[in-house]
Amino acid sequence: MDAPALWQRYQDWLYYHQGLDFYLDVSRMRFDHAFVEAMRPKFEKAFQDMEALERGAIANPDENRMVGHYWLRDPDIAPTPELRQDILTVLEKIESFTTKVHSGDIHPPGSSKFTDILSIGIGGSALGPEFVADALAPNVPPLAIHFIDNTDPAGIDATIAKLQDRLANTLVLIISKSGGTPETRNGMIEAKKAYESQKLDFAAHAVAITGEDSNLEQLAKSEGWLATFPMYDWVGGRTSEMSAVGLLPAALQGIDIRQMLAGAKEMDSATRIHNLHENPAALLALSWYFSGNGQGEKDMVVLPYKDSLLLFSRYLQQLVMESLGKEKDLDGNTVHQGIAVYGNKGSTDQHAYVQQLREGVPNFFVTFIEVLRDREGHSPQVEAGVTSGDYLSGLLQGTRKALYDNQRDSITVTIPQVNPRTVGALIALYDRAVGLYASLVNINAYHQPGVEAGKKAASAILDLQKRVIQVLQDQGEPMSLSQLAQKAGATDQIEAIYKILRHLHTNQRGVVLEGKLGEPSSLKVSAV
Ligand SMILES: O=P(O)(O)OC[C@H]1O[C@H](O)[C@H](O)[C@@H](O)[C@@H]1O
Repeated sequence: MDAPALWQRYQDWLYYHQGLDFYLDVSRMRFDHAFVEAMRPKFEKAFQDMEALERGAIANPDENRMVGHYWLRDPDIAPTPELRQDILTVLEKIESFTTKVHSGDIHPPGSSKFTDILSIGIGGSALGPEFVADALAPNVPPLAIHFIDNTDPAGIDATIAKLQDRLANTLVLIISKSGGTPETRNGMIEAKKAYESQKLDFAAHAVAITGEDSNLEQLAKSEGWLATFPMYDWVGGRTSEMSAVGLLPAALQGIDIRQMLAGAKEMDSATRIHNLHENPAALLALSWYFSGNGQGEKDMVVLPYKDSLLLFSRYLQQLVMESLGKEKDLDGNTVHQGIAVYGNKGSTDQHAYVQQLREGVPNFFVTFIEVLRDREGHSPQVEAGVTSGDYLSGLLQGTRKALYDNQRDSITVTIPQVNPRTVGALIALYDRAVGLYASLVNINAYHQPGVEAGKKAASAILDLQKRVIQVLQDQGEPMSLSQLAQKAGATDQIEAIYKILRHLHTNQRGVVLEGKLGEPSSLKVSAV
C-alpha cells in the first residue's frame, strides 16, 4: 500500500473517544473489507452474548456463575437491587475505612498511624493491585505498598526485611477470593510469625479481602482482625481490580478510585455499542481474530512506551491467557484456544528482543500503548529542539513503521496521560475485548480448569514427601532410592522422591544424601 492509501486507511479506521481523549488505531493490521464483512455475523452474536452477560445470565456455565465485573463500575446495571446495594455498601466501606486509616482514627496499637501496606495475594489477587500501584501511586503516598505474591521463602524474607523497622505501623492485606490458595496462606503465616517475633498483635494489623464464608474469612473473624471486605463469586480474580481487591489498596495509597471507576464506566459504555467500527473493544477482538486466524496463531506483544505502565503487559498476560487459553469450547469440542501475551515496555525492549520482532519468526502482532503527555512540567532539551519525550515518541513511531514495512502488524492504543481515569478505561477496554473474543471463538472465558491440574499434582508431591520422611524416620539404616520408594509404596515415583530428597538435603531438613549427587542410583539416603 502506498503512503496516500495507508494514510487513508489510517483515517478510515481511526477510533476516537472524546470523553476519554482515547484513540485506537488498527490500520496496521492487514485485514481487508471481505474479512470484516465475514466477521459481522459473529460480532452480532458476540454483542448479544455480552448483553446477556451484563443482564446476569450464567455466562460461566462450568462454575454456574454470573459474570458481573461490569456492574462494579455501574451498580445501576446490576441485575437485582440487592446486588446493586451490595456493591455500593462495599464501596462506602472501602472509603470510610480509608478515611479513618488516613486520619489515624484507625491506627496500629502502639502508634498514631499506619505508614505501610503489606499486600499478600497471588494471580488475580495481586496483578491488578501491583499494576495500579506502579502506574498510579503518588510519589509520596499516605501509605506505601509492598507485595508478597509467591511462596518463595527468599522473596518473603526480602519483603519482610524491607519492612522490619516499620512492621508495627504496617497494615497487612490478605487477598484471596477462595481464601484457600496455599501460596497466600503461606505468606500470611510467615508474616504473622514476623509480627509475633516483634511481640506485635497480628490481628490488630490484618485485613482480609475474601469470598463469603471462606476459610480466610472464618479465620479473620475468629481472630478478630481489623476488618474484612467481601469478594463476590460473580467477580473473577483476573477481573477483580474494581472490586475491594483493587480498590482498597488503591484508595489507601491515595489513588482516586472514583476516577478509576468513572473511566472504566465510560469505556464500558463505549464498548457496548453494536457496531464494529465504533466499538474499540470490538476492533481489538477483530484484530486479534484476524492476526491469529481465530486460533491464537500469533502472540500478542504488548509494548507500553511509558515506564509506569510496565506491569500492564503482565496484568494482561493473566487476563488474556487465563481467560482464552482453553482446551474445550462451549460445545465440548477440543479446540486448544488461547493467545500468548508477553512484553515489558518501549523503548527499553527495542534493545532486547525487538531485533527478532523485526527480522525473525513472524509469529506475533504488537500492541503499542502510547501516552501523549510526556511528564508533568517542562522538559529540557537533549539536542537542539528535541526532548527525551520526543525520542520516546519517535522510537515508537519508528518501530511501528519498521515492523509494518517488514510485514509485521501492529495496533496502537493512545491515551492522553496515565491517570486513574485512563487506567480504569484501559482495564475496561481489555475486559470487554476478551469477552467479545471469547464469544467469537465460542469458549468460556471465566473459568480456569487447567490451573487445578498443577495444584493437585503439587499437593500429591507434598503428601509423598510426608510419607517418605516417615519411612526414613522409621528406618534406622541408610537406603537406596529404590528401596525407599518401595517402602513408601511409590516405586513409580522414584524421580519425584529423588527431587524431594535433594531439596530437603540442600535445606538441611533432616535428610542426608551420600554418594554421587549427579548419579541418583549411587545415592544412599538416611534421616538425621
Ligand atoms: O484469589 P485466590 O482465590 O487466592 O486465587 C488466586 C489466583 O489463583 C488461581 O489459581 C487462579 O488461577 C487465579 O485466577 C486466581 O486469581
